[in-house]
Amino acid sequence: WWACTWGSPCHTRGGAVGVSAPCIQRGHPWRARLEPVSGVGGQRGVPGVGPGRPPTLALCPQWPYCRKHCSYCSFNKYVVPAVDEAAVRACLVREARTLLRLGQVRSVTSVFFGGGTPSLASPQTIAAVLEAAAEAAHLPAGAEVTLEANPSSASPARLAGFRAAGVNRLSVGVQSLDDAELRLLGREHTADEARAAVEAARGLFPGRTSIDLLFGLPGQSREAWARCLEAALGLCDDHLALYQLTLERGTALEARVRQGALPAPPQDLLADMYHTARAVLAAAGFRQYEVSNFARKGALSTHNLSYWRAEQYIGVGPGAHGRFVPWGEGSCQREARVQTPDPDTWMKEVQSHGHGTRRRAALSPLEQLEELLALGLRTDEGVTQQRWGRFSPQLPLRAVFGVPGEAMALQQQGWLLLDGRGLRCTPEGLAVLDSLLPGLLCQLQRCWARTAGTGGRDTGAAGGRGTEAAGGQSTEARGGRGPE
Ligand SMILES: C[S@@+](CC[C@H](N)C(=O)[O-])C[C@H]1O[C@@H](n2cnc3c(N)ncnc32)[C@H](O)[C@@H]1O
Ligand code: SF4
Repeated sequence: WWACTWGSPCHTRGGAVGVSAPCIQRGHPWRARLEPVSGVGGQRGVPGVGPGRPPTLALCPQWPYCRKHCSYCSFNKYVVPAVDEAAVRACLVREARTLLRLGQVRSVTSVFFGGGTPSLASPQTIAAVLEAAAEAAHLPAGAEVTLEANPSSASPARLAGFRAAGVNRLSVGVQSLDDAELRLLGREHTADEARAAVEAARGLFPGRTSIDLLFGLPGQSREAWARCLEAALGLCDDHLALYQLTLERGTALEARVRQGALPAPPQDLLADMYHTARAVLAAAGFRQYEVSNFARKGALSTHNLSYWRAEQYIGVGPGAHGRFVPWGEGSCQREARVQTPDPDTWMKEVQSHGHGTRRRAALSPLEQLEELLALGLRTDEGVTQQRWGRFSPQLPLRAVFGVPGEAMALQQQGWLLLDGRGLRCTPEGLAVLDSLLPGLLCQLQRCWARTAGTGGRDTGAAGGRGTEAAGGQSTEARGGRGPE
């Protein structure tokens, strides 16, 4: 298996709610069992109790609208004739307040406006959400605030408006620098327009402009990808995200490939493209700090790192995903949450209840460790001893992976390292992470079952309470909407 290069957890996609199996191949956030939220106005304002530091977390507001459907995209996005922006803005603000209060959040560490196409929102809307975050919790002056921008809605004037609103980092969806490829992808912009958008972004957000590129397009040759990379290197700032195109069922591009109108990219070519990119970017001074993310001069995205480090985050807006402890309900257990995907329904729910949480599931300690492992191994730092210890104070990393089993075999084969820093992939292992994870997860589950079989005596972790990670035992969702 090839490592899925698409690992941005907050990116929500149509039909993704309630998937029961972990999405290993995509490297998406763990999709735990998500039970529908039943009833309305159930549990009311129980003051926050339980252990733990005052929560700091990341905020992920979603703008679900786009101007056009790209041929490859299965995100949760909507193309509508008109958007009632004032109403959407009011709902984003209200839901952000509700969920920040529910999480008893003291400080927002970073904000990432995703979508859809958030650069279609007005700077006024972006400012309103940031103000709500700053009022409901502290938003430090230096906190990373990123906005995803489509080159079609990234004029210098708009970008300046976003900067004035509080955005300090841009992620520009360039995708390709070849007009024929952009047409194949159904993009609205040309390569020249993408270049102009990146140049404008770099002028306004120097050192803090990232670009997204896709590779593995049907019919794309190794040489065409190498040309694209070279052009991108001449254009980019200090951060790039390279995503291998996933042919998503239900998209126009996937249909054309399935029907034989376009060729499916061969696996060995995809592998070759990925290795080429890694080598080219390394030579240009970029550090591959995650399967698909590259930075130089320390320009790593702290927001994205917070997903891969399994920190808490709140998703706001249609289809947004979150992982946080609803301390405000008296809980001390981390939950996976998904907001209602359809914007109109979501707005009605927010207007009636203060938030549009569609599904929620308490994550068991084992599920949290699985998530920590699958996400942490995507980064070059891996799962550190310290972080593992926070989630699993009584069952050390070495007790799980330092004993004969899959992890040891993978170390001997040169894919994995376990040392005083923690567990991480070698550069070779990072490229094939998806093939390593199933064995590692099995080893974790076996170890967990064994130690749980002792009644938690050896580990304490199976039944342990007291941290957000090891705070509960049930995977059942509780009914009832949280307090507004
Ligand atoms: C929400 S989109 C970006 C923002 C904006 N809507 C745009 O398209 O410019 C986030 C990123 O996901 C990536 N993406 C979307 N669909 C993908 C797919 N099927 N396979 C791989 N990457 C994908 C694209 O690179 C895109 O820039
Ligand atoms: S603009 Fe972005 S979110 Fe919208 S359809 Fe295209 S890739 Fe998807």
